[in-house]
Amino acid sequence: MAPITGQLIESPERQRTSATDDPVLVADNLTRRFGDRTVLDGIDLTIARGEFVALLGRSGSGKSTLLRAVAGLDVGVDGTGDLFVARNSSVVFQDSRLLPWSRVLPNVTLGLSGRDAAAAGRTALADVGLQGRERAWPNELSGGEQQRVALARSLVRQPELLLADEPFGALDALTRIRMHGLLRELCSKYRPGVLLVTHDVDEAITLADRVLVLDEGRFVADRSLDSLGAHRSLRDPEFVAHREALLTALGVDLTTH
Ligand SMILES: Nc1ncnc2c1ncn2[C@@H]1O[C@H](COP(=O)(O)OP(=O)(O)OP(=O)(O)O)[C@@H](O)[C@H]1O
Repeated sequence: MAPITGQLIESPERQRTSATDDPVLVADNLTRRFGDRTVLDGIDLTIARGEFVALLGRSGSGKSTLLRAVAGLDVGVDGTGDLFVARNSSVVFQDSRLLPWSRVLPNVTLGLSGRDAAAAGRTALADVGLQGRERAWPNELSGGEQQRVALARSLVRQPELLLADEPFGALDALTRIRMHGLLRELCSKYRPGVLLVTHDVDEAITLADRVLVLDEGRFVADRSLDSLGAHRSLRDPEFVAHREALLTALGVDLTTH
């Protein structure tokens, strides 16, 4: 198979034969190598519209490599495999990556054209609780507020697929909990498929429909969380059971914790 390096390949045929009715991401036998190190070793992954998938893995296990491949951001990286990625996809990173010389609203509507862009931007800012901050400069906002602007910037495009690489990793615990609630609300409103890379097992179980664990270039766990329902409690015995299973898949020795 010819190497592909971050291309977004649209394949109607794959869409018809996929396991889900409305896939927004299909990776088939995806490999990525850095030198002689194989970081992704034949990854198969399908995410449907509206499905929230969290990706866990030890540091260096290849989570960001997978997300960057899906986002088409790994140009020049050696690898093979097929990727179908919905045309309308957005990426959110750990840092907000706002343009410092641009006010909040133009940051959100960056790249959008048409008369409705500003109105859509205002709606997205209201969605993330930043109504009235349209004319603020990024450096006038807290870290959590900047991440909310980044979320608004992603969602204003109504993406079919949202790719998020530790979007809450740099936030304090309280802000992170608030952001979890916000992201759940936004996902039920906009219904993108989501691939969330995180280190935080509880964050994964709180937010996702399905949690994957990546190790040595392959998925070593793929857990559906459907049985937990919409309102999740860290103390629910079923939540605790998922946490233990995922920590075990991550190689954590639970007898010492
Ligand atoms: N551009 C690159 N050149 C060489 N090696 C790379 C490059 N990018 C990533 N790697 C290596 O690939 C492996 C996987 O990196 P990746 O960033 O995907 O891991 P990760 O699971 O996201 O880690 P973390 O949780 O620490 O962010 C690491 O060993 C890393 O050093």
